[in-house]
Amino acid sequence: MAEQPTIHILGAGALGSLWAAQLSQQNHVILLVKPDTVDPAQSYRSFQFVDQNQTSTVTLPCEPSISHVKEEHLIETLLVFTKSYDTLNAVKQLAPRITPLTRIVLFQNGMGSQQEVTNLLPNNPIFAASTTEGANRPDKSRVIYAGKGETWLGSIGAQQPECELKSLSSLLASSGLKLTRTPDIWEKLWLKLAINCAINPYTALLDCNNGELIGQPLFDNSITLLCHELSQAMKISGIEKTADELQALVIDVINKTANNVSSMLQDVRAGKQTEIEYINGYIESLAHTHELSMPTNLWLLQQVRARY
Ligand SMILES: NC(=O)C1=CN([C@@H]2O[C@H](COP(=O)(O)OP(=O)(O)OC[C@H]3O[C@@H](n4cnc5c(N)ncnc54)[C@H](OP(=O)(O)O)[C@@H]3O)[C@@H](O)[C@H]2O)C=CC1
Ligand SMILES: CC(C)(CO)C(=O)C(=O)O
Repeated sequence: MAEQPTIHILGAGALGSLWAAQLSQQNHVILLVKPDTVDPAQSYRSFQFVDQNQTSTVTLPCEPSISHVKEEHLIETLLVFTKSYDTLNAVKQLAPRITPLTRIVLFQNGMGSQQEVTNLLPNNPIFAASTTEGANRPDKSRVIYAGKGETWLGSIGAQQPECELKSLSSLLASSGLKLTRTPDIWEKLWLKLAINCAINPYTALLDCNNGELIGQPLFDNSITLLCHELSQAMKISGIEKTADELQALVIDVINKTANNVSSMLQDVRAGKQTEIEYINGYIESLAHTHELSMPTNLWLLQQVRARY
């Protein structure tokens, strides 16, 4: 029988555990977890995986996510599910186990962490994924697969032959999760970024579900201005979307996710750090670099920074 491929998962939180549970049905999956959470006497980790139809117990081998050991224990495929602000450091800590052939897939929302990792490892095959899958982790022992979605995968690192992306996508598709290859993953990441810029900070400031934004004066009076700024930021990055197109997209996502508590509001409610610096913060840094003024985005960024 052919040997199963080994996949290392860095960041066994909500989304990482969902992919780990799904991929482990056909692959050898190893969780890389913070060293202070690894029990030397217990190199396995279990969690309850609650999917739409059933609850199962998933038990997977785990290793500390920091390494000083070269040569042995090299990583072939690394899927990264840390929050955007933790990603660069988490990948750096694994450096001794990463070779120029290690392929790395980044699942972070927002923008900036992808560039940080490609700058760190300019010669590696690096890929980004943009996903609408939904998972949450109410406590350390339970992962809820909250909403089925779709994932797009594309190359962002050193130029790769098409067969590399094909082979990686068939490996990830063995999870059973819906996966589509795209030659233009940056555009997908940018559209998701624009949506997150135009929904997440408002929900955090107004403490409401996505669907409750429409009709609130703060949102209604500033969303058009914000979409103009986002359209300008996208243009600088080579992506043409008019402000009207962006606003229509934002309203459509709000309507389709009306009952959602946005990831930023979930973080605020849980007292966790938000990803604001990689969402509206990324737009502000782009505006700063190009000496442009994007006052609506800046105001949202400053308000979220000041309050949380
Ligand atoms: N959840 C979802 O449905 C979706 C999430 N995303 C994106 O995916 C990313 C992950 O989100 P999510 O899973 O919700 O976040 P979580 O906070 O649930 O998971 C992140 C995990 O990374 C771990 N971590 C941080 N640093 C390290 C490290 N150095 N070594 C090992 N583990 C580390 C954290 O550990 P600890 O808990 O100990 O801090 C945590 O378990 C985010 O960028 C998010 O925006 C995108 C779409 C959907
Ligand atoms: C699309 C949206 C806004 C859905 O809640 C999201 O991605 C998030 O909450 O981060």
